[in-house]
Amino acid sequence: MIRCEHLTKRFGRTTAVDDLTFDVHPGRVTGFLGPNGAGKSTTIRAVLGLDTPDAGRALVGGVAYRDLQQPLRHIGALLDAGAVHRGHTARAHLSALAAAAHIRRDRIDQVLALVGLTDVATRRTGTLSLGMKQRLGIATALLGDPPLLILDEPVNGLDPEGIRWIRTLMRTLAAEGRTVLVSSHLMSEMALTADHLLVIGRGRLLADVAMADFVPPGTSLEDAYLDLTATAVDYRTQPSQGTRP
Ligand SMILES: Nc1ncnc2c1ncn2[C@@H]1O[C@H](COP(=O)(O)OP(=O)(O)OP(=O)(O)O)[C@@H](O)[C@H]1O
Repeated sequence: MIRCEHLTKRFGRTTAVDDLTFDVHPGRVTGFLGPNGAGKSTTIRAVLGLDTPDAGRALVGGVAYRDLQQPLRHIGALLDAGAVHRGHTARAHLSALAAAAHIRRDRIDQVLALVGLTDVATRRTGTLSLGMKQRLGIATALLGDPPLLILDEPVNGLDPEGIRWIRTLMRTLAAEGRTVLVSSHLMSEMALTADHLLVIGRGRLLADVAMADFVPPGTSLEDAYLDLTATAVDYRTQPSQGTRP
């Protein structure tokens, strides 16, 4: 389980995450939603020990991330798929991480096959397409076979086959009893993937609800989400008037 208790993070005068308390339970896909700037990435970074909270705490399986002995075996994360050494091959990237975490080398071939990258494993990551890098990021998250997974915009750059594949993968991982937290702005995709939703706005929790309870029959997730977050954004776009003067 992933737990945030009164998590608060400020950047100067901006309160990015404001007294946020929630649990992410195993055995289901939990969608993490919120408008741009709502605090999703900051929350995820706090869970992963990349940002230090100003108040409250984030726990991974009951302990703070920094206290995990072998983090990759406890929690896998896809944050920025582009954050890999461009000169390393996909296999070398995974090998370095596996060696550091004392993960068996045969796991590298397993995760490469799982994400469909076996045939490009010897290519330098700088030559991989956005979707291939995304798949490599997912392979990295799965390397330690962790019970907890956080995927930030996992369908970014994936083609239709890839989108269906990641959807099925997330549902399979949850069915295996893992905890899966996924952030996305793609409501149609989230509606197909998530069992449960956490919605935040301006750093605060707006909803912690089962998908079935959030979206009444005959309505859409997009409608329910936009209704809920309408007053929780710091910006407004104008209806399009066209571009001609
Ligand atoms: N390192 C930082 N320094 C200053 N402000 C930051 C920093 N990181 C985030 N913020 C601010 O904190 C708030 C929350 O940002 P965050 O990236 O967590 O939102 P988000 O929900 O992930 O947004 P998006 O959907 O656009 O990715 C924003 O106002 C953002 O500008």
